[in-house]
Amino acid sequence: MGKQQEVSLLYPTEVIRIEKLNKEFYTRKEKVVAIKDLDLSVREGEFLCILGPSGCGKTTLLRILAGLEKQTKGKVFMRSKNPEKPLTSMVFQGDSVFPWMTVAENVAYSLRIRGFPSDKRLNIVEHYLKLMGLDKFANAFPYQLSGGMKQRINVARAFVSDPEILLMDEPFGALDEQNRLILQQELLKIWDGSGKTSIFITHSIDEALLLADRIMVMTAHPGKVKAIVPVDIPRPRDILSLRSSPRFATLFREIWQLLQEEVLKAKTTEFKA
Ligand SMILES: Nc1ncnc2c1ncn2[C@@H]1O[C@H](COP(=O)(O)OP(=O)(O)OP(=O)(O)O)[C@@H](O)[C@H]1O
Repeated sequence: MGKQQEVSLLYPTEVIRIEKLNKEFYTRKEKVVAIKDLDLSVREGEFLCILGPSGCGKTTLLRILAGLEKQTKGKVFMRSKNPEKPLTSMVFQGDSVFPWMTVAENVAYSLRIRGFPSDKRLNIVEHYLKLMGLDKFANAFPYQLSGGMKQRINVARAFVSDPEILLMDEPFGALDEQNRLILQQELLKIWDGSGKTSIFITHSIDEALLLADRIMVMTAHPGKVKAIVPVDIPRPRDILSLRSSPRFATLFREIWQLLQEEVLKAKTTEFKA
């Protein structure tokens, strides 16, 4: 069956379907089963957060979706509605800005390589610089900025490239708590307006509950889906009202129970190894 026909098997509201995904790595010493028989369906426009113990395959899953890694077995269907747009764009955990470019040049990069005319480029870049609070730093170089500001550049860059699916691998993981809270709020603001399908890896239950429509909890290594928890807390959300909501407390407890079992399992495996 041709790939096109297979993609047409997706439900109209589905943009990603993963069936029995397996990923194995071979090192000189051993075979590492990173992902085992993972099934997942992602709806158009939804914000899915992935939580799971360290080493359970979260990054590997995102890299497969981004086309940076190939699965060993299983199927990944992704629907592209607009061939003129990139299908995915990934925000990495660490600092991935170009140090030799100014903030504005970094943000404009994907538009430049896609041949956008400079006046159009300028308008788009200005819009996102403003949304991410970077407009006063447009001509600064990354070395002049804090870690939080650099992560703002990464987020702005991903939105500017206007992918159909946004993949974010712990983008705020290295930030201090205050900067993290501010950036989560900024991300929500920019995402709310875009309605982009987004997949976001985090280690923070708070962060997942603030951002997600659904949270996928993964099992300890090898990674599978342990549970998918819908976050039925109305939007727009902000951290203050969220934390005082009784639903937040119930969901936090439910997710922590799921996660705790897997974190403890992961520790036992580490100990045996
Ligand atoms: N290129 C590789 N070669 C060999 N093993 C790998 C490779 N990439 C990942 N792995 C292994 O695959 C498993 C899953 O790794 P992955 O980075 O996807 O986990 P993760 O859930 O993202 O971890 P963390 O939360 O610590 O970032 C781990 O056991 C890891 O050591």
